[in-house]
Amino acid sequence: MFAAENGLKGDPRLQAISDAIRVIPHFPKPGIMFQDITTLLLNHKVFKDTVDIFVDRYKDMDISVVAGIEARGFMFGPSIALAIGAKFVPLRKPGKLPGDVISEAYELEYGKDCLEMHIDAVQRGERAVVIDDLVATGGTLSAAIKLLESMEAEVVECACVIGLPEAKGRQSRLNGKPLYILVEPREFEGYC
Ligand SMILES: O=P(O)(O)OC[C@H]1O[C@H](OP(=O)(O)OP(=O)(O)O)[C@H](O)[C@@H]1O
Ligand SMILES: Nc1ncnc2[nH]cnc12
Repeated sequence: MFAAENGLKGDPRLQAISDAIRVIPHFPKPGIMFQDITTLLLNHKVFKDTVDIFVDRYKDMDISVVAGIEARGFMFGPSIALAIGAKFVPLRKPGKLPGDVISEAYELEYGKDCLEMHIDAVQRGERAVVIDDLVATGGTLSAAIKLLESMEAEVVECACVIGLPEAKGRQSRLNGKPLYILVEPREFEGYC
């Protein structure tokens, strides 16, 4: 892996983050290079460095909402929210949230999926960042942006640990929202 364009060129934490991500070939199906962040979570220093990079970026940006995408965005989002003094809003797969929800369907390479958010989780005008472990096509982040914007929250940025670089066109799917990523694998194939 190598560092993405994130203003952190030469920062040794990025190499350590790259090194801590295990790549498992042919999961969940043949030909896919699965980027496994669970190994990063096992290393306290690297896990903390990852969270700290996001915290340093967002702590003075008047962010009141950190929205995390199920499931792997839940592994980073709450720590970031606590550190910057924001609330954490889970964006979940369908049928998991018990209150009144809004839903946003999105396209995967083969089929569709959907994200849901509680309608009372964010208020009009709140400033939000969306957190996930990885962006491939950008379809998941795009659905997250639409959910927040439909409640009139302002999405300041989307942030992921990993960006799959071959996913051309993902920026256009994000409706002009900035995307902040820490590392990009040299070789990959997304499966969404
Ligand atoms: O940019 P995209 O093409 O939309 O793909 C990225 C999404 O795919 C993965 O989640 P997945 O849907 O596999 O769900 P999981 O976290 O529950 O495993 C990943 O954690 C992102 O949420
Ligand atoms: N290659 C990949 N590794 C992990 N998660 C993914 N989501 C989409 N593509 C992925």
